[in-house]
Amino acid sequence: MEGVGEEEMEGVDHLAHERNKSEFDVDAMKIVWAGSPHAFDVSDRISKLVASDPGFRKDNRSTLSRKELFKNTLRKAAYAWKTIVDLRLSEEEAAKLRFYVDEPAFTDLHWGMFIPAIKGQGTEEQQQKWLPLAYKMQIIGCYAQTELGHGSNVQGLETTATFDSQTDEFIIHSPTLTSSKWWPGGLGKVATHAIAYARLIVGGREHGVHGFIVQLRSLEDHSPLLGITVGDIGMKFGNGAYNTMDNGVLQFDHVRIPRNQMLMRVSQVTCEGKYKQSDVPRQLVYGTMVYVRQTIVADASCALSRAVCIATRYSAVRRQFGSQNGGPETQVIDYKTQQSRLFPLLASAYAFRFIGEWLKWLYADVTQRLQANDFSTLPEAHACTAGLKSLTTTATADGIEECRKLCGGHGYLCSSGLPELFAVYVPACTYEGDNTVLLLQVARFLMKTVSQLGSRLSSKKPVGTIAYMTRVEHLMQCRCGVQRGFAELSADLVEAAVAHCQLIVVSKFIEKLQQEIPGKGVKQQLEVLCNIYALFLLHKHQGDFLSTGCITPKHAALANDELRSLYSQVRPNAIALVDAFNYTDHYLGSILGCYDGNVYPKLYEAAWKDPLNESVVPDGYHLYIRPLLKQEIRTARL
Ligand SMILES: CCCCCCCCCC/C=C\CCCCCC(=O)SCCNC(=O)CCNC(=O)[C@H](O)C(C)(C)COP(=O)(O)OP(=O)(O)OC[C@H]1O[C@@H](n2cnc3c(N)ncnc32)[C@H](O)[C@@H]1OP(=O)(O)O
Ligand SMILES: Cc1cc2nc3c(=O)[nH]c(=O)nc-3n(C[C@H](O)[C@H](O)[C@H](O)COP(=O)(O)OP(=O)(O)OC[C@H]3O[C@@H](n4cnc5c(N)ncnc54)[C@H](O)[C@@H]3O)c2cc1C
Repeated sequence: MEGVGEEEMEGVDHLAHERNKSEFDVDAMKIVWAGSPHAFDVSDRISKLVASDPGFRKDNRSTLSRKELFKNTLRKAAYAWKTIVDLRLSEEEAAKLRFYVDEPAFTDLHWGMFIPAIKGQGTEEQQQKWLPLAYKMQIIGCYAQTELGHGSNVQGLETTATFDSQTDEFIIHSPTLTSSKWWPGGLGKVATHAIAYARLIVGGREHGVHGFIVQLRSLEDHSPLLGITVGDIGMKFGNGAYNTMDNGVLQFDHVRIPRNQMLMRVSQVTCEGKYKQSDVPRQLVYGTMVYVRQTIVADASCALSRAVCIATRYSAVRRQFGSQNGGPETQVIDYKTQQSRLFPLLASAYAFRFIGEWLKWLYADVTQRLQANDFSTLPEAHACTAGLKSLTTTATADGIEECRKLCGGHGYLCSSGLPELFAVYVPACTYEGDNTVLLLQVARFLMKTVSQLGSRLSSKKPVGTIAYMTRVEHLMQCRCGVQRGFAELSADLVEAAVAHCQLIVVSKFIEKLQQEIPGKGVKQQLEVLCNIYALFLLHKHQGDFLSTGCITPKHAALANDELRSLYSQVRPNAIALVDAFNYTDHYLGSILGCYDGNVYPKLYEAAWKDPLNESVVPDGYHLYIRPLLKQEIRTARL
């Protein structure tokens, strides 16, 4: 091309020199990241299918109005469903396709909460009736728990479900403004049914919050049914972002549903109006939240790895200062400050991947035990899912923002993909349980555990985590030893809860490395990342560790020296470590993170596509600017 230097030519891999530095088998690492050869095959195939189909285009989202954006999301969801049906995709492939479409939509809650709630809290009969309809998307569901006045405090929900033994029905009602359902995704404009959580009243007696299947809209013309007032709650954070989702408001005005639409696996109401509590913990009503929290941990590794991939590739492309005798300037990835900010996030992405794998196993294990009426691990499963959801989403949201800053000014462009990623991701710190509220649950679990086991919380941890374990015990002893109430000490106890969750992440990373991990240099790279994750946290929280006495100031200094050495070991492998995520340019949605590193021509080209550049003289010039310039000040017509 005329006047285009080698460094700007399309089709050239501008990161080839970085990829050639790799000291490990990237293809083998791709398998480790995916979880198995099969998982990699599905993920690779489906991500390329989505990337190659113009029907899944997403680069124009930031220029659409809310209504255009939402209608486009409906189109994509319908197109995705048609693709799934036409190609006869499996449930696993279909889930991957929805993931790579990468757009918050009603389908997330239909598949991610409505169906799991029926599977987890419905009787066999109820599952047989409702699941086939839901799997075929002949009904579209949402999870309507949160209300205008209550979200964290589930037992404070006000919606009522009053049993009418005359008609064998429940009357679902919103008695107050604050009892309006508020926030449920998919509720505002699309869902035909909801799992609605309400206070069960039988024979004038209250029995706490239970789940009910309620039809909201006609399956003929989609109009709200009698007694149902439903709509969208309005624009949310960011422009495109989560505004593809119709988070809704819903009021019930004495809506009648058949008795068999109360989810009755945990508790039952007989036609005679007798309330029966199965001999299972009432907390099983919360089971769907446990399930979603463990999926959110896996989501965190995806979101953080996307941001780290963008920031790492761009840090290798970007050069700033340091030119010697007219030679090339320094790659910013070579600056120690850039490495000390970026590489702990790279290590965290891998750490969260592996803790997500473990949590998926833990959830499957507790689910299997529940089926055998073994509730012994339910408290730990709740504490782990709550705590790890809190830890990983906070770290990921902060990490995405740090990746934006690592990309300098260009990180603030929508075309970097980072502002949208942050805006879509950051509610994860709130939904499925406010992160502080969830840490308080962990703190409560730790208090109970300490009081039952004495000081030692658990001896089942790998040797390398002694310092981490001692830190948790020390933090708990400092708090439990003080004769003040839980509420008074809650801020300190939350810190102990975070420390406990960090201990779990570090120990599961170490356990992962004790497994057989094939591929040249792969295990060695993961060991480096594990050490970075553990030593970075030790450095960040060294006050805690020093106060336990199990490390000295000299140890802390040595740990910091070791971190610098580990960053130098990662440096030649950084691009290969993010290539191992195997993200397509379509999924990354980022010019800064594009695979070939040919950033500047793409940035320049993208700028001219902005609607503002459709004319060289902007609308409004003649009305507002020209008079200014010509000092013909007059009252501008609004
Ligand atoms: C690239 C981008 C990727 C990112 C993804 C983007 C895609 C976008 C789409 C995303 C799709 C889906 C995600 C969004 C969906 C979000 C959906 C929601 O938000 S649904 C609503 C969620 N709401 C909550 O989480 C509410 C939080 N509150 C609670 O869970 C409870 O109120 C409480 C636990 C805080 C308190 O419970 P309560 O019963 O009031 O009282 P106690 O604390 O005394 O607990 C009693 C007892 O029960 C135990 N317990 C509590 N919870 C559980 C549980 N879940 N499982 C098991 N046991 C539980 C607790 O430990 C106590 O035990 P004791 O032995 O008595 O101590
Ligand atoms: C994008 C998005 C999607 C959502 N989707 C759904 C959905 O599909 N279905 C659904 O049912 N809900 C949904 N929600 C609602 C979500 O689950 C709630 O917002 C969440 O559970 C937090 O509850 P809250 O809003 O009442 O926060 P609050 O509890 O009011 O939190 C406000 C502040 O009070 C603090 N706080 C509250 N209680 C305590 C305490 N005991 N001790 C110390 N501090 C406390 C919190 O830490 C926080 O700082 C969604 C929310 C968002 C943002």
